[in-house]
Amino acid sequence: MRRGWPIAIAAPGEAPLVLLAVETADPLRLAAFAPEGGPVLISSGRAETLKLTNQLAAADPDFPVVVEHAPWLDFDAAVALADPQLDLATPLKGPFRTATVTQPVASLAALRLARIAGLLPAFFIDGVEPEVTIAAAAIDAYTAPASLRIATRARLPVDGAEDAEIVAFRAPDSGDEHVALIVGQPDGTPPLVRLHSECLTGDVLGSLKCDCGPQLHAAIRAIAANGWGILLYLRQEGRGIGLVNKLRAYRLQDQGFDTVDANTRLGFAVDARDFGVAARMLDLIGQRAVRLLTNNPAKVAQLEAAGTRVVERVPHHLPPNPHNARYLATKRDRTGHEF
Ligand SMILES: Nc1nc2c(ncn2[C@@H]2O[C@H](COP(=O)(O)OP(=O)(O)OP(=O)(O)O)[C@@H](O)[C@H]2O)c(=O)[nH]1
Ligand SMILES: [Zn+2]
Repeated sequence: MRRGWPIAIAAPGEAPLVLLAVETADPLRLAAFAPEGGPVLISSGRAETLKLTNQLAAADPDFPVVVEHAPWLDFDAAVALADPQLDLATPLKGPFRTATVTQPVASLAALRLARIAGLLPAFFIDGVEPEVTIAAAAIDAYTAPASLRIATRARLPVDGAEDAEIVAFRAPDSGDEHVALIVGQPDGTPPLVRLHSECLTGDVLGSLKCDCGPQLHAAIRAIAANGWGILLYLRQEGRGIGLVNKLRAYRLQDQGFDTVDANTRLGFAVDARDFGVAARMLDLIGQRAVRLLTNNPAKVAQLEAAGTRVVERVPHHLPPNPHNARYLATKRDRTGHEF
């Protein structure tokens, strides 16, 4: 999909869903895929912005929506349909009409695959049968693979914790290379654990738009002060939508939308992370019970659901700055964070 090649997704009881990602297509690829053009699959979040949800039978916010082919739905119109960043600049054509989603399982898997690939969730569908077919079940199994293994481990003294070891994880069916930093030595007590989701802008560039950088460094210091514990650095950039899509969300935030609405308008869940992978990593390190540094009850619930006992939630709140005050207030008011 990232190379602009068509793929098919197969689900039991459904005809294979043939797809070409709008973001990596171009007029020539579209002409080869569907010479007459074709329908476009988008997320219901995007459909809502386009005022298409009143045409839908089910008002399920995560449900995929098929926009029927129309004479004006050419490549450029499909790009405008897919990308909310263009909404201000491109007065949308239309009216668009929705069509029945005939392959619901594969369509849902397609939207997940776009998220995993870091692409906008929008596809031309019903083109010529491609060479590559993927099972919908394989897409669902991607984020917390049972096949995750420890790949290697080494000593890694870090600022704030000189006695530390880094453990790297890999799975044959996932490209994400998660790591754990084990600080200090196990002493028989449940480790103080922080699940940190990758944030290039905050962790590396010192962005003031979020609280990730200060949370990362404070977590290492808190774990060192506790005597021992584990920082899991999870490769879930942008709450699971990838760096480019997060920066698209930032661009929408520049237009006034908050962190929740920006994700939804792009066609993603507000939080697309799966913390099952964290439970699997802790299991591989030999820890089944933890004290968790977080303000996010969803992290506690997902770890527990995946089999890690959370014996205590330890708040992990840092002072706001003028740039992230609204972001933190949105976390408190709209995503259930406890401050
Ligand atoms: N999509 C999106 N992701 C963001 C935005 N701001 C920060 N992030 C991502 O959010 C994640 C940070 O979440 P965490 O600090 O791990 O977790 P949390 O859900 O805030 O919960 P805590 O444990 O209480 O900190 C990182 O992956 C960031 O890249 C945003 O505006 N949009
Ligand atoms: Zn951040």
